[in-house]
Amino acid sequence: MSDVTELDARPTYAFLGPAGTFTEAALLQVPGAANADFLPCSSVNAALTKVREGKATAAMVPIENSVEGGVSATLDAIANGTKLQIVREALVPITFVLTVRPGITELSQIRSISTHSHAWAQCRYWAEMNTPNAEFIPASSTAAAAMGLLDADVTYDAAISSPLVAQQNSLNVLQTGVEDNTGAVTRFVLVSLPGTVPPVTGSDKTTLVIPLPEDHPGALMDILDQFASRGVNLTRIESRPTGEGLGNYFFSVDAEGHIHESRMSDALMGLHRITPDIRFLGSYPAAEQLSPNYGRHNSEEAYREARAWVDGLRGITGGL
Ligand SMILES: O=C(O)C(=O)C[C@]1(C(=O)O)C=C[C@@H](O)C=C1
Repeated sequence: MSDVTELDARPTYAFLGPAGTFTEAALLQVPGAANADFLPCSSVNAALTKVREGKATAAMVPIENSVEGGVSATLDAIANGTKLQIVREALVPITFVLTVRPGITELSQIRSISTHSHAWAQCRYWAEMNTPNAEFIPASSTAAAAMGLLDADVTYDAAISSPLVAQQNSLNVLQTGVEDNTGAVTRFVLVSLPGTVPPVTGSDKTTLVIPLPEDHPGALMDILDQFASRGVNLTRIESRPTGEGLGNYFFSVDAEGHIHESRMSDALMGLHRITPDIRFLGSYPAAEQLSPNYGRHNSEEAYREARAWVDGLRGITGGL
């Protein structure tokens, strides 16, 4: 069930549905997706639950947007509960269109707009400038909002969605490119139950959940030093409340490198000594080519030589 790439002849992938979401676009990037069953779900959490219950091989979930930042629902759901593992990532360029129900022909007629809260956050200023009287109606996804316009009993005037869902369902597009920032990208991750870690490619990421230890002044500095002193670059770091009272936080971190590389495994050991409840969420190939610049002293060769040197000393002295 967990070895997404090898074991399942016909995998089942859970995702935020219905068809036409950006999450589905991310799933379509997975090799072999054409021979998989897609299981649409009403939320990120519902998709992850399908994996935890063994009803899906893996779930595709958004984790980070270049405008809005981390997707809290995903960060929290994978940090807690039954352990899960990220096996790959996918990047989807984001652009939005405004579709309208029959009878609406001008922006000034729009009194309500439905979409996913993350999409709304990316189009907020456009909406303020162009449809100042429009109320935001939250939807479970952009595609769900757009498809709602086909319903005879639709209660809102417009929806914000991907251009594809509008085109595939012949919806009335009143305005294209309604996003506040052009060139936005959302990063998605494919999550399964823990299994084999994908092999090292030299261009990998490792995702971690690092709880802040109590009664440890300078804990964040000590945590960051585990990465810095081994030349491990961080590509994302966010703090999230644990939900267990004010002042209790964990850090959600993406780092360049793979657990099978010595500088990363050494950093993980250092982190475990500081905060034993650390959660490893996987090492997987980066969607874009990374060229980690960690220095000769953090290379595999340097670690190998150093290990051999210490082993030699231990042999001579009878153990240090
Ligand atoms: O509603 C969708 O289409 C989704 O796939 C969800 C989602 C998100 O959660 O960020 C994905 C990408 C966009 O940034 C907006 C919405």
